[in-house]
Amino acid sequence: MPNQKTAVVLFNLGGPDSPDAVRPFLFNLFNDPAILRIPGVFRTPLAYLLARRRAKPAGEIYEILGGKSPLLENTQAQARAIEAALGDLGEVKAFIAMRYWHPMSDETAEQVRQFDPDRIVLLPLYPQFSTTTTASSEKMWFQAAKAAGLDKPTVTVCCYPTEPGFIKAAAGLIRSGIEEAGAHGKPRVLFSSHGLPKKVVQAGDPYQWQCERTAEAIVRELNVPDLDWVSCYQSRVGPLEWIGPSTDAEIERAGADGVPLVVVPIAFVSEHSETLVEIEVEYRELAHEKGVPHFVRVPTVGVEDGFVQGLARLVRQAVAGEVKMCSQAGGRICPDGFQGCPQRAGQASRGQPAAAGQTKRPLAAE
Ligand SMILES: C=CC1=C(C)c2cc3[nH]c(cc4nc(cc5[nH]c(cc1n2)c(C)c5CCC(=O)O)C(CCC(=O)O)=C4C)c(C)c3C=C
Ligand SMILES: [Fe+2]
Ligand SMILES: [Fe+2]
Repeated sequence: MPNQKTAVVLFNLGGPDSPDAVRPFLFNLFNDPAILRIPGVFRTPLAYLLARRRAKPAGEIYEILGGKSPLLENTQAQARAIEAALGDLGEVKAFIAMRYWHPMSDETAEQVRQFDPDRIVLLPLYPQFSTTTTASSEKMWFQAAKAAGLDKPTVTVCCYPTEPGFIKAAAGLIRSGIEEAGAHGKPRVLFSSHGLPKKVVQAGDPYQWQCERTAEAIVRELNVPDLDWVSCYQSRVGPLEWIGPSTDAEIERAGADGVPLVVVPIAFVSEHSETLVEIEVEYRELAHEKGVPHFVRVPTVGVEDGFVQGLARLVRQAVAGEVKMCSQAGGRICPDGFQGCPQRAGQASRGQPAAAGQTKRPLAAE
């Protein structure tokens, strides 16, 4: 099929591109029914109020980054790397559809229509599936594609929490962090993912379960005897109870235990406010305050060759129909029929997420 034209659409969250964009970006985020799960008549005014309240602290975060999020530039670099890795597929163009800031699905669907591909692969830059991220982006994409009159065979990669290229790339980056921290004592590795409200997971979202599979797969790949590690969750916002343990509680515990820390973001695949400010600035400061002897932030996989080759493999499998469909109706594919996929979310995640403090479990055979 090398003479076919393939559009790969990368899903990501988006981030403000100027100080003035912070509030409307936050409004779009809080007005997403996948994020704020209340009827639209209440959600929209509440989203307005929440965006107004959050604009100041969020603006201060983006100020540290020069007034904007670097997420788009980093996602563009990934798009170019994926195109380069898929030269064997014929004409391939990678597009970006952000959920909460530009370029959003409607703009991207119009660009894809002009490209006139034979097929479209929707590829989330979220290794772990969540109703708040991948499903929300997918829903928005299909609405926008319909409005743009874009009607081409389309398949979505649902998730890839243990994709070998992703896992090897992450492990490679972590090894030097462990070595650096090891000069200051026996290090503890914190696999830190973006958190979710507990009720989202209780409703069947497989995200937490998949984050834990990612952490376990990296630990297995690292193969460090007696490695001290924990899976934990950052970025809590709002009054609801979120899944735990929280990354800040784990930093405090490391201070009390006097162990150096290696903090690894596993649900983000490029740098942005959550890694460059929350981990690098805020958690580093907290670690210092709490007496953690040394703090290492491991970078995200970004355009690491192993990760990009892994994404390219997922696209090849998707176009070749070589992967099991996890949802025939949605046309969504699940690499290797991954157990935590949304189709099986009810069985896979309910009852399975670890309670706080119990996230380090024996490695389960998959
Ligand atoms: C794995 C990825 C993400 C999940 C799951 C997720 C859920 C989620 N997020 C919020 C609220 C906010 N998130 C914000 C920033 C942000 N979130 C993600 C990823 C996930 N979010 C990323 C990559 C970013 C950074 C964007 C950038 O800087 O470019 C923000 C804005 C920043 C801030 O005010 O702290 C909010 C708010 C909720 C409520 C939620 C699940 C319900
Ligand atoms: Fe978020
Ligand atoms: Fe799946």
